[in-house]
Amino acid sequence: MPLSRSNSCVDIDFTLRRKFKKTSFRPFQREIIVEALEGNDVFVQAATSFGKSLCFQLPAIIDHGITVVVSPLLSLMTDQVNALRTAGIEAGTINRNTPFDERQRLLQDLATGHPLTRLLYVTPEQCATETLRRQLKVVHEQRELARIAVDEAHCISEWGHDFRPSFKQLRWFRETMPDVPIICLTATATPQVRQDVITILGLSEANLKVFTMTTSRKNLHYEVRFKCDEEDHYPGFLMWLKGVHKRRAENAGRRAELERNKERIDNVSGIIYTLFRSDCESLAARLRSDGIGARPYHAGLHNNEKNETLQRWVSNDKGYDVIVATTAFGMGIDKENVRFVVHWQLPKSFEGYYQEAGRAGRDGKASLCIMYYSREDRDRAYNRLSKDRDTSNLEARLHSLQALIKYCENTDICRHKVISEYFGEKEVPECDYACDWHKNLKALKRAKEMGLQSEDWVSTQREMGRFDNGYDGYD
Ligand SMILES: Nc1ncnc2c1ncn2[C@@H]1O[C@H](COP(=O)(O)OP(=O)(O)OP(=O)(O)O)[C@@H](O)[C@H]1O
Repeated sequence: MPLSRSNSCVDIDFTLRRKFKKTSFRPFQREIIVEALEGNDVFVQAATSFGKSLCFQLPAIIDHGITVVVSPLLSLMTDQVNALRTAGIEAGTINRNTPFDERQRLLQDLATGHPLTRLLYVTPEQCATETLRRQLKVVHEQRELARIAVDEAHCISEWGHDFRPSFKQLRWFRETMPDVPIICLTATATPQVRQDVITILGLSEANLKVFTMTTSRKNLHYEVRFKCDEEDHYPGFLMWLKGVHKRRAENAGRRAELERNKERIDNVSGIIYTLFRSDCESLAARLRSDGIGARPYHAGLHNNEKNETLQRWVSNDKGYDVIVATTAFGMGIDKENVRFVVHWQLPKSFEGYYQEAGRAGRDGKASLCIMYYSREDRDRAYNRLSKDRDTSNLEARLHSLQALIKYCENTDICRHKVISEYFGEKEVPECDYACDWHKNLKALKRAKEMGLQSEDWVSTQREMGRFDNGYDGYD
């Protein structure tokens, strides 16, 4: 017998204001929440920073029972659980870092069959354990399992980036408890990935509501800057950043506004992504020696140092304006005033690029996404892929990398259009001079011609085996 949804008529606007302290819904949030409360399966694809979390958190508060949220991101789980608890909502997480006592407390809560916890965040790996499954069955038998929310749902598909085999086992929910509705959410799904997610999770065609919104982020200004191994692109970047500081200082109105808000002129918050830990350290040190408050962040640092860096960056502390990070940083980070995201080298995938660039401008204000691209980096990326011992979904990863390279080499269409086309959108997104193609096509073509090594030069270097050296420490 399906779970009773008698609470669904509760005023969702009231819950939004009372529990989440938000004044209104963003476009489509209400529609998604209503469909979830109706007991339908829901697939949500929406841009980075759209506000996807609210789409499962709010129904979890209104509905009777517990919502299990499956997420691959440990830091995001912790952040969301803390935020929910601060708002007075019973939430918890079971993952490999959960202290023993807390894990026992949560498992015992489940074992009652009538848990007090409203949102339980778990990793897909935990979901596959017998211990958790047994307790979830108990809850289900008591008709207290309200919903399963699968965040970052693209990880289910071998065609998605960040594919995680344990995500596939989430099918267990539909097979074991077919009456429990599932909502899955992602910012990055191509049509193929979307279909995979629906099939693998066993979402029911009849009750499935699909929301695919544009991936477009109008306030993000995309730009590719060309470089080659022969030249150091650091001075150009530093000049740009100092220029931003200078413009803020020289604009009397802006300066007064900053002073009024007790903000620093040089607090231009940003993230620079590098592929290697060693680059993280050296680039942050170089920036510091040039007066920029930059800090490294990568998986090799002590947890205490990472936590302090993150916390001081989020608080806009002096000396913590720019984070130089490997991809270990950023997913799920919700700092609103990130004014720029830079990719120091070509990232591994198109989706990864979009997600990382999406950390910028979450307050809706104009922000810059710079990608530094060289043909040497391109060849190194291919090289790494061909040597990767993990051969799972290789074809998909190659396809994604190729698309990213095409994006970088492209001087023919708007960057926003390239992104939306990649994700299978038909509509052309609005771009109000928010990419280098729209801003100055001639300059873009010239920069590419001047900035990149010719194909001939690169192929000679490749034959000499130059691209294989010195790239250990990949994070
Ligand atoms: N209706 C709303 N009104 C105001 N703020 C909102 C609303 N909905 C969500 N937000 C805020 O928007 C921010 C982004 O939300 P969230 O982290 O859920 O984004 P997301 O869609 O998961 O993005 P990403 O995929 O980039 O992680 C959060 O700070 C959240 O509090």
